[in-house]
Amino acid sequence: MTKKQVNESSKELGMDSKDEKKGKPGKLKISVHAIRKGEKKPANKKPGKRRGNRSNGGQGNSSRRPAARDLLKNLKQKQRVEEVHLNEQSQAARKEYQKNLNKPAQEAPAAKKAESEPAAASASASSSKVRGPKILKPSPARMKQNETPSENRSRGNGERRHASRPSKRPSSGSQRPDFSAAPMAAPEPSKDNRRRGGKPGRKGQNAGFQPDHSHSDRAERRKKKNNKHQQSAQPKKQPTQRKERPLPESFEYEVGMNAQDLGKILHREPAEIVKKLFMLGIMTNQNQSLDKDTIELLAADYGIEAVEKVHEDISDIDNIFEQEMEASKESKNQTVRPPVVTIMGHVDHGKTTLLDRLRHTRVSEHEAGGITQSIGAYQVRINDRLITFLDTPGHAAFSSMRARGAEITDIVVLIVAADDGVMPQTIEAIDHAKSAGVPIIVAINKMDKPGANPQHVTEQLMNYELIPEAYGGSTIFVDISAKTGLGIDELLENIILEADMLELKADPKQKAIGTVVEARLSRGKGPVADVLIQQGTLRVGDPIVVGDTFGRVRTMTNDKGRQVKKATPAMPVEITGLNDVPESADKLVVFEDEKTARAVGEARAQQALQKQRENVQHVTLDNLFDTMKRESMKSVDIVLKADVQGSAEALAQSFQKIDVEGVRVNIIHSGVGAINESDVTLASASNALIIGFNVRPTAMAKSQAAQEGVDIRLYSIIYKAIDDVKAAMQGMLEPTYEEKVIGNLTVRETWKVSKIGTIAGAFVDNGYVNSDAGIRVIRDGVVKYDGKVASLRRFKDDVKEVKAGFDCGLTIEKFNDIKVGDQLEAYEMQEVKPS
Ligand SMILES: Nc1nc2c(ncn2[C@@H]2O[C@H](COP(=O)(O)OP(=O)(O)OP(=O)(O)O)[C@@H](O)[C@H]2O)c(=O)[nH]1
Repeated sequence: MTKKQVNESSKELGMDSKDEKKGKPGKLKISVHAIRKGEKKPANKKPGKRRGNRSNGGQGNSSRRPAARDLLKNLKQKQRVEEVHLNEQSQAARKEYQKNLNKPAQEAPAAKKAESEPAAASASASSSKVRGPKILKPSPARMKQNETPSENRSRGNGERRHASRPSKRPSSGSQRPDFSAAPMAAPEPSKDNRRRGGKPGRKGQNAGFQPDHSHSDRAERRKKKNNKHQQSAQPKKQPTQRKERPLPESFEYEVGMNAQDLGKILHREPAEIVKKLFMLGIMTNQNQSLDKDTIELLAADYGIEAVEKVHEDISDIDNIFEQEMEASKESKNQTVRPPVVTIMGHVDHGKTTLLDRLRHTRVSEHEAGGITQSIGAYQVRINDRLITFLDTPGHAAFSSMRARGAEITDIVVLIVAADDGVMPQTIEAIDHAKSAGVPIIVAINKMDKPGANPQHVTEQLMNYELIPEAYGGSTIFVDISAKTGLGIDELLENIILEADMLELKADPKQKAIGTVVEARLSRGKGPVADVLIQQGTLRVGDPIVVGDTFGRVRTMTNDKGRQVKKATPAMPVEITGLNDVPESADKLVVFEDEKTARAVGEARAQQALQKQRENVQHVTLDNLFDTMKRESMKSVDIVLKADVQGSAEALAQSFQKIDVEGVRVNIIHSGVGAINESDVTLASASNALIIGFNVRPTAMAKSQAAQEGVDIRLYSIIYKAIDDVKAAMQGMLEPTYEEKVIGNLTVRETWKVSKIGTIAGAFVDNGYVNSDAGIRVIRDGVVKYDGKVASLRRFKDDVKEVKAGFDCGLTIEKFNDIKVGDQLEAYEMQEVKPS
């Protein structure tokens, strides 16, 4: 504060400058405070400069303020007039707009900004953004944020700044260009103002009220601010608009989300969510995790749909397989692929002969030097088209693949011997193909035979809705001889025809997927899988997961025994490089990298093991009878281990003599020595019991058996083992009990009580005694009595149990001849497995 200011202020407060000069600090203090209070910090750190701008010929504050107020008042009156005018205009425009919704609101007395904005601002947007100062709800938070000291002042002066006052908006050359870009509340879009809103005083205060600024100066600064605002107005409006965003029609949630998370998704304040839940009877806070029901209840209350987020499980390769299958349907890279054919029919009707003929004639002839090898499937070429035949004939293979979710067959060739006609398995084959929805081509075989009667076969098949085209149906019938080769080409051509009708296509460019046709463990190659590629192209080196196994394609061999680098759709290949042998019908999926493939494969193997443990309830002697009944067992499988060969043989013979209602014992393995892990694995895989005679399981075998639920029974008496198994098969196996001494007591006192008998006051020396225990009275080393505890007390209370180191009072059922010094032995009968 300058000396001059102090003087001025002192005058204002009636102080003499002399006082100041005299250096009366108390008075000076008061006056400074008063000045500050009165001026609202008129003095800055560089008051000279400021004052130079503000003051008018060195006038004091007291004389400046009324002039500033007048100026402000005038300005505000002007504003109000403008506001009223503009309000009318905007009302008119709104009406106009309502009339013609399709026209952009050009007629509106638009502010420059509105005009410059693309009329694209959609109808609603234009009404809300351009002339919509009213759309923003005046929430306390926003009001606070928007408040500037100047607003405070105006309110303090009894003026109400109305949110909808349009006067602030227009920029039509008004003296208040700064408000034009911020229709609702001038300070809102300005970064500076927002900051000031939070910190009154300092800059904010000065900026909010600077009565002595020259008009042009202020206009200049606000113009600048306005320009600045115009550049950044839109993005900065975003936070305030959040509350106005409508609820989504549906939303995805995860269980465990809290009100804050949901608030973000639903464009609502977390507090509102908490309140809503409260109204629904759920007490929660913003951070508390919500369960599925609560979230769905909330969604229902809002009238919107809640969809739980599905987490994709990459170990679910069946799902990946399906996704790839679906993806191929949409793919533009689809190309025609060879059909996959299964040959089905009754026994001896010629399936194998046909497959052999196709393989040898078609493969060996056309693929020079090709050595056909059995890889579960092979391809045959006809007229430059390929057909893939699955090498496993019969509906059992077809259906077992299907049962395991592998539907790889496109066409079934139903083979019927012309000299035999429709037989039971022919009908079964028809049913299997039909239930799979696979088209059938009928091949009437053995046409070379003298007794061949294709007409009869056709008539029979017509009873099963297989009507040849000649009779108005759509089933292809071909007369063949698998033996002579008659009609084979015609059959192949018809398969191609059928395939064309089916429009079989695949995308060779997508990620490869396939199905295992057969798998085995090869001595030289390790695990080997014959795979039929269904989509994409499998390449050597690809990281793969096959069923519960994983690896990297090390080698690929085609049906001609040649090493290939890649396999395209419908091509069967033998692959090596897996860590284990998969099962037929297992799916093959290619992964991005070996690490992921390994992780997925291991996870799947773990899951499979777990599932196996959960599902497979191994047969035990205890559940044998029930299992036999439930599963209609024809035999009880036993793994037998004994100390010597002789015992093993004797036991085996005795076991094999057991016959309970036609069910017999089947010794699947017998041997000498301890029960080892291999015995447990065998028993586990075959759902067998293990009987050990004078032998024990190894520690590893014991824990494996416990893990896999394999029942190991140990005996040292042959007939006991035989009896147990027999009894178990008859459902009569009684649980065996063993006595276990639980405590020893010494009688220290006795009381004779009429109606009760003799009460023994005894001390528990070790263990414990309980009210259900058996009790033995031992006198001079001789058991005098063996009975049960009748009552057990401590002091006057009946108790369940008394432990070592305590006295108790007990009576013995039907025995009163208890004497001081008697030893009491408490025991229990515990169920034990025979050992
Ligand atoms: N004459 C003649 N005999 C045939 C023809 N096709 C197969 N056979 C004979 O019929 C018998 C059975 O043939 P397979 O090919 O083994 O029949 P399948 O249907 O595979 O029989 P299963 O494997 O037992 O289901 C064999 O002796 C064949 O030689 C044929 O077209 N003509």
